[in-house]
Order: sequence, then C-alpha cells, then structure tokens
Amino acid sequence: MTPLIGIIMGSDSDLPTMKDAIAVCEEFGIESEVAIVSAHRTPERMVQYAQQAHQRGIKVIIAGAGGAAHLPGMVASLTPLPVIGVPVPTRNLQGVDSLYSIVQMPAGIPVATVAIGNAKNAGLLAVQILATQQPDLLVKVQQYRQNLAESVMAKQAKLDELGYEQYLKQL
Ligand SMILES: Nc1c(C(=O)O)ncn1[C@@H]1O[C@H](COP(=O)(O)O)[C@@H](O)[C@H]1O
Repeated sequence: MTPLIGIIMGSDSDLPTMKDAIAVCEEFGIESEVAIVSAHRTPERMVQYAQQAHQRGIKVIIAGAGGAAHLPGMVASLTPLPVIGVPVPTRNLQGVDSLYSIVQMPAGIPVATVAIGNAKNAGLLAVQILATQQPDLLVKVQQYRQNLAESVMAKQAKLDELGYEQYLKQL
C-alpha cells in the first residue's frame, strides 16, 4: 500500500519521541513511512523529500526536530501538503527551543505545531485530516473519542469507590 502519512525527523535520536505518531498510524490502520531527514545535515535530501512527497501519494507530513528545529518549517516551505510539527524535548532547554523554532512561522507558510514531545497528537491530527476524505476513518476517530470518554468515566467510578487517598496509592 502507498503510504499516506510521511513521518520525518531530524535525527534517529528523535525516534523515542516520534514513535508515538507511528503507533497512532498503526492503530488506525493507516500506512505511514518513516524517514530521517535533516534540513541542516542533509539539505538536498530534505528538498527532494519535501518537493516529491505529494507526487508519491503522501497526504500529510509530520516533522519532528529538536533544538534549532528548522526541519518542519523548511519542509512546509517546499511542499503544498499540510505539515504538522513536533517539537522534540531537548536536554538543555527542555524543548522550549524546539517549540519556538517550529511554532513562529511567518504568515503564508503554516506549520501546525503540537505540544513539546506530543507526537501522539501529531499522529491523531494527521489521521483526522485524512478522515475528512474517508468516511470509514471518520467513524474510527469517533470510536476513539468514545473510548477516551469511557476510560475517563471508568476512572471516575473508581475514584468514587475508593476515595481519593486510596486512589492516589494505586496511581
Ligand atoms: N533540528 C534538527 C535538524 C533540522 O531542523 O534540520 N536536524 C537535526 N536536528 C536535531 O538535532 C537534534 C540532535 O541530533 P543528534 O542526536 O543526532 O545529535 C535532534 O533532536 C534533531 O532533530
């Protein structure tokens, strides 16, 4: 099957963060491709990837990077596809550097930026974008939300049963 979601990252060291986006694609049965692409270290590869992704059938790109995280914005400047940026947490600045590098795009070249380290939401957003054109997938998204609500209500029932002190002990 042709991959519909491109998940790219500046380094293999981003994979522990970005794996959550891959897992969401798998959970929803959406084919994704995973690639290490760096604006800084492999600029020609980045240009090629960004310019060709839509021609290969990719519909949404998720781009994660840390520190001077130029990858998502540069890819967005080179593709007509929607780009979702994931600020990868960093040791020295806890990912605030990544967030600021990704989120403050000039008008005209948007990057839909999720919270620091939240590749799961990037995956979900990509799935929801695809779901606008796939009724079956839209139903799966609604089911996912239903399951989420039910898990919260199960927690509430347990909290009511145990009281907060006991509940705290089993967290
Ligand atoms: N921010 C970028 C870009 C880019 O934006 O092109 N390329 C690599 N990096 C980031 O450098 C960090 C450290 O990388 P290494 O662990 O390989 O030294 C990673 O978080 C990566 O995303």
